[in-house]
Parts: sequence; C-alpha cells; structure tokens
Amino acid sequence: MKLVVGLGGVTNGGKTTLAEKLKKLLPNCSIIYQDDFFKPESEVETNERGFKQYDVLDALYIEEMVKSIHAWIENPTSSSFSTGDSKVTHDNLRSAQEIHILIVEGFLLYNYEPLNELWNRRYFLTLPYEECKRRRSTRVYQPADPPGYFDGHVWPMYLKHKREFEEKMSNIVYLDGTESQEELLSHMYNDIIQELEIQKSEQVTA
Ligand SMILES: Nc1ncnc2c1ncn2[C@@H]1O[C@H](COP(=O)(O)OP(=O)(O)OP(=O)(O)O)[C@@H](O)[C@H]1O
Ligand SMILES: NC(=O)c1ccc[n+]([C@@H]2O[C@H](CO)[C@@H](O)[C@H]2O)c1
Repeated sequence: MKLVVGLGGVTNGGKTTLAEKLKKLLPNCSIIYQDDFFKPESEVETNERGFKQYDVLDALYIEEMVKSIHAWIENPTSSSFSTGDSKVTHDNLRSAQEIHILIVEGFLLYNYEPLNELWNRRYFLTLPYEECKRRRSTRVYQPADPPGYFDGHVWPMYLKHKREFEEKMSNIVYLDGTESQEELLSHMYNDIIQELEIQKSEQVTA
C-alpha cells in the first residue's frame, strides 16, 4: 500500500520540522523537499522593483519534482528515497512492511495541475501574517531576502496562490502552524493512521 501525502503551506510554517518528525514515526516513510527543486539564482526572474521572483512556480524545476514523485510511486523502496528508522507504534499497523508513505513538503504544492492527481491526502500549514514575518526574518536564504521582500513579494504571492487553489479544491486538512510541534505532530500522525486504515479496509472490500 502506498500513500502520497502533500504537506504544503506558508513559508516558515514548520513543514520541514513536521515532515522529519513524522518520518521517524511512520513505517517506510520518505520525504521529497520542494525546495530542492529551485532553479539557480541566474535563472530566476527579477521584477521591475528588483525583487527576484522566487515564490512562483517558474522559479522551480517543477517537472523534475513530478518525475521524482512518479519514480517513488514506481519503486518506493529505491535507495534514492532514504526512509530512515521508523518506530511503528500503532497496534493496528501490523503489516508495516507493505506500507510505503511519501511526504512531499513545500510552499507551492497545490497550484500545479499535474500534481493534483497524485495526492492521497493534502495538508496545509498556515500562520498569521505577523508570526510568519517574524519567523521569516530569522532565516537566511541564499540569496538573502532584500529589504521589503516579505511584504513586496513573499506574502502577496502566498495569498494569491492560496486563493487560487482554494477556488478549485476543498478536501484540504488545514493545520495551525502556531500550535506546538507536538500538537501538530499528533494531529497529522493520527490523521495519516486513519487514512491508512481506510485504505486498508478498501483493499479488503475491493
Ligand atoms: N510548531 C512550531 N512552533 C514554533 N516554531 C516552529 C514550529 N515549527 C517550526 N518552528 C520554527 O519555525 C521555523 C521554520 O520551520 P521550518 O523550517 O520547519 O519551516 P518550513 O515551513 O519548512 O519553512 P520554509 O519552507 O519556508 O523553509 C524554524 O525556526 C522552526 O524551528
Ligand atoms: N532555496 C532557494 O534557492 C531559495 C532562494 C531564495 C528564497 N527562497 C525561499 O524559499 C521559500 C520556500 O521555502 C520561498 O518563500 C522562497 O522565497 C529559496
């Protein structure tokens, strides 16, 4: 059984932290990081205000990411998807060897149509503007955010993309990024376990 999980959400919402904690708990769990598919700086466009356009699909080799997801679906045990040591704690997950879970984490997952048929479950981490801006100001990207970048590019693009996918899809599980890491972990873990149980019962009845 394979489960492809989208963990989307706002920048600095805690996606990487949460994905890595989940991987330790879930059986045969791999992660694909959308940030690994950014184009080099020289290929990212600059707008008339001098802002590099990083928070748009065009800044990413998104087709390569789609290929990586397909490669995992074809062969989830391949060595290019490290699964680490998981501790299967849930009693009902007896046949853990047969379960393979892929978490794809990224800030722009639900605005690219070819990806939308791949998700078994979609999550989306949110933060209020102030908290997002505060967390982002403590991070150093390569290249670093120039002054005014958050208000002039990052946040408006976040709102635009969120509005666009919300017009088209409704089955998204929202996670409040201001909750503690433990709360977020247990929320998402329990939800994934439930989803696995549903898939298992569907397999039995099929
Ligand atoms: N639940 C939480 N509560 C408070 N702070 C958190 C929480 N989860 C993560 N953080 C902190 O927020 C910052 C961003 O976390 P993380 O790198 O996991 O986010 P991200 O969504 O992957 O970010 P990005 O994709 O923009 O790089 C880090 O400093 C992290 O320690
Ligand atoms: N990884 C990169 O190349 C890079 C460079 C500049 C900015 N970013 C930011 O990463 C966030 C997504 O995690 C986006 O908000 C980008 O602005 C990434």
